[in-house]
Amino acid sequence: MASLRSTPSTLLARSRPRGVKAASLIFAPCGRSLAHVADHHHPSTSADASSVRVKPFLLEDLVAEGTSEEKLPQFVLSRKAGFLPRQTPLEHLPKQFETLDSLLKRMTIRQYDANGKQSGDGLLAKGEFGDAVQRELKLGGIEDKAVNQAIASGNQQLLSALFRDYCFATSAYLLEPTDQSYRKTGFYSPGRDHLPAQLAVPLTKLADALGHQPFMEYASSYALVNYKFRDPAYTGGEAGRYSFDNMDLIRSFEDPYGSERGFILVHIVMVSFSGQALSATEDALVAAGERDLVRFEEAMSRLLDTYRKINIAMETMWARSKPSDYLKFRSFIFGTAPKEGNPMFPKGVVYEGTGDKTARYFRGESGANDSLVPLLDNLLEITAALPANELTKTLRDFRSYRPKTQREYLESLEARATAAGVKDFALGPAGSAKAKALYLLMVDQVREFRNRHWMFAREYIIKQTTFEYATGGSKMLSYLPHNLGVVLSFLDESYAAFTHKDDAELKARGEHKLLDEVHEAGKRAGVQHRVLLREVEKLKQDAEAKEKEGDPLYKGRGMLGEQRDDGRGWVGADGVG
Ligand code: HEM
Repeated sequence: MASLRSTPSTLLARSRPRGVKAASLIFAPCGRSLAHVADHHHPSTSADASSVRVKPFLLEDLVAEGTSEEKLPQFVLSRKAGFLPRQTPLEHLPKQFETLDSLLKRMTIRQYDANGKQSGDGLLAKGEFGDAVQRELKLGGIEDKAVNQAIASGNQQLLSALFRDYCFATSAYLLEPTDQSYRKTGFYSPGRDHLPAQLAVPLTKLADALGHQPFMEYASSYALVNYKFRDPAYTGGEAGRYSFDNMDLIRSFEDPYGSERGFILVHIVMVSFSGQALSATEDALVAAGERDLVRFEEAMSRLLDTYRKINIAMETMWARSKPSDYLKFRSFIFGTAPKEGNPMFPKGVVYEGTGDKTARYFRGESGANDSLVPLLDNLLEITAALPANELTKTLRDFRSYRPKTQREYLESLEARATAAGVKDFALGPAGSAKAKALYLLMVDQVREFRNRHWMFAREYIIKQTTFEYATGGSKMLSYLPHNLGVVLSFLDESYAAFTHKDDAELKARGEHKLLDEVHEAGKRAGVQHRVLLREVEKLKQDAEAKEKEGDPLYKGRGMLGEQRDDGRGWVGADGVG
């Protein structure tokens, strides 16, 4: 059916005129959605003047329009692969890159032999990676020509693999001293503030070719292009070939078979459901725009099933990646931002050989650059409820550290959900009790995600370190509970729209389970919000008390450049030294 097709081809480009209902803007005067109009190649002038036709987002639509898949970026969105790359990440680089490949293999702290037995210490364990890069990689070497050739060829799979690998080498190079001092003393020291040309030049070229920042990112380097399948044809389990036990890492800093593997691969398992999530999102959006309750309910049910699988996969993190191991690989995923106040890179980093002599600052790798939660924030119009403050500015800034395709999609989704009035449709008089229930349960999925995530932050980070910046550069003690708090209030308010009449309607439709779930979710929101506020207040009081007592561990970045009483000049404090 045409109206159920994904419909990213229309997007509000200008702000809504005063007094015009949002929903009317995605409808053509004839009452059909603009997407529908676009499907039939009506000239866009027949549509509402406030709307414009923009390029489609999903691979399936692009191919249907005649675009060659080969030239599309790896991160083109699709109903099949969602936010994962369209091709399996390339494991083996061409022969010209054998020096780079060898360095990356030898750098990993725990080395394994061909039989999977631990075989010794890697370059990063001994603090020898930086020297090895200087010795073995040269600007003007065989790799440079090969990078230029790869860019000229436009081979997206190869370019993505090269970008991943130069990012790994860059972060290992810059953060090796930080990690070394952490291992020896429990305190971080500043990283290297110059990136040598043999890394800086190819990395910058590749970043420009792919539209990325020239620094390690969540999607384009550390996580979403860093897996390989044991059996590419495996179909078992909910996640098929993306099942945890069917995957391995391509690159790692610390341990390819330990907690680092668990940390990365749990993200992949979760994101492997994003094709289903995108598909249901697009369908729900069209249905809301067309005020089609039956289709809206159907799409929202699918979305709910999908996010339940995602949250179940997230829960496996505890067993797959131990909280006590997290800091063993975390040093390498920090960023060089923020410009003011990051004690690891007080002077930023100069990328030698690129012609730019100014210091550069980039956020580090963080799940905050994942798109699963922003997808729901935008579809459910939670984003519109975020207060305008520094923390939400951070949240928006995180969105710029993802592939361009995901950035553009999320922006368009936010605009289209507002235009379609998804929240009003689900909760207002035009909706049904079931639509309301499903909408509430979707908000509850966002709550579940952010609540579990807050528990991760407590156990993997707050209990292990006092260093105040997270890898993405946010001050997580404020940032994470703030966002969870917004969702809890949002859920609380949405629950207030659920009336006795809705109870009766759901009962009449035989939806007893759904009804129970709605009430559980609604009641839990209020309780959890009160608990969170108390908990955050206590954490802040503890931190303030420690600062007053002059506990050096709580000073964190305040120790920058200072010599400690024991003669150590370290900048961070991770409680093990
Ligand atoms: C051990 C597990 C994890 C830890 C310790 C952790 C830690 C963090 C931290 C500290 C932040 C704050 C932002 C920053 O980096 O500056 C963050 C943000 C975020 N992380 Fe994670 N993370 C974990 C797992 C995950 C997983 C599995 C996902 C799923 C894809 C994820 C998605 C996110 C998102 C979406 C945000 C932004 C938060 C928001 O919008 O409220 N994280 N994470």
